[in-house]
Amino acid sequence: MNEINIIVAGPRGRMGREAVNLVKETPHFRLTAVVDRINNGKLLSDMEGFSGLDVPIYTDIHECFREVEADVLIDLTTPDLGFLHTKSALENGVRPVVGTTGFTPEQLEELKELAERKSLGCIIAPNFAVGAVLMMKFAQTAAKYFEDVEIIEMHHDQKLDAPSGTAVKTAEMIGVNREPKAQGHENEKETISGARGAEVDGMRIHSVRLPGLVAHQQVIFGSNGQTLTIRHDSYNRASFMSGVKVSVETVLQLTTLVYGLESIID
Ligand SMILES: NC(=O)C1=CN([C@@H]2O[C@H](COP(=O)(O)OP(=O)(O)OC[C@H]3O[C@@H](n4cnc5c(N)ncnc54)[C@H](O)[C@@H]3O)[C@@H](O)[C@H]2O)C=CC1
Ligand SMILES: O=C(O)C1=N[C@H](C(=O)O)C[C@H](O)C1
Repeated sequence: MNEINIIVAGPRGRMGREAVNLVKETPHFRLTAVVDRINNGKLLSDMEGFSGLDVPIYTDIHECFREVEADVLIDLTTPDLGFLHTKSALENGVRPVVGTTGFTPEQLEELKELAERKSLGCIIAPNFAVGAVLMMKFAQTAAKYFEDVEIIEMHHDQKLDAPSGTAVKTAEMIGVNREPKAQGHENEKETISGARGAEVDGMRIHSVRLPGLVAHQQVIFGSNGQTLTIRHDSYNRASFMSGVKVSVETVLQLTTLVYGLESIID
């Protein structure tokens, strides 16, 4: 297999550290640089926990793309930055694999248009864990049989976006097989604002944030006399890495933007 040159943005984050490790441990992956918010001009190996990784750190992604050869950018940063990084990668002929969540539909559309204009692959995956992708697919199928559904996503308390990217994507996939429907009692009233969660086409999304959690979601369907619960748990960030690896390998074959891994792991 040909060597794939990779830049990782957000290398010191919870996911970024795992991604750097994945690149290091994969024989045909080569880390060529990292993009961080501090330590411009230093080497990654100068940072604690990255010994042997003598690649440059850039705080300016444009400069990084000008100076460093790369096939793929892996972005695991924050919603605002992730969008700018993805755009910049496409403009510089580098294929993005993006795990960062919290993009708006308009941002996704803009990136899709840009990827198509440049004929470049781009993968934006709200969740790289294979079990989570299956949970979303199963929920989409279940929605053919149940019209009432609520999503409860549970994450660590350092998460910036709510609802999670996975919950938003799950609602979107359920929406393929479910007509919009107001759920609950027609006279329902919240006595404390937010009690019924966020609303997408009448279905509800509840976001739990607690220390101790990693990434968890249950999708609960209900109908007369029965419920169906589909649940996925990530207990560590390594659970996402096989999806990152497949995405890096696949994005090189694509000429458009793919949002979600469900079509890739089919
Ligand atoms: N798609 C998936 O399977 C998963 C996606 N995520 C998403 O990945 C993103 C990162 O999550 P975590 O690693 O938990 O967050 P984190 O807060 O641990 O890491 C974010 C990193 O971004 C870095 N950053 C901030 N400003 C920067 C800048 N100017 N340039 C470069 N880097 C900068 C921070 O220094 C930090 O290292 C989030 O959007 C999260 O929702 C998280 C887990 C799985
Ligand atoms: O921030 C996280 O941790 C996670 N973010 C992604 C999301 O928003 O769905 C994926 C996973 O749930 C972990």
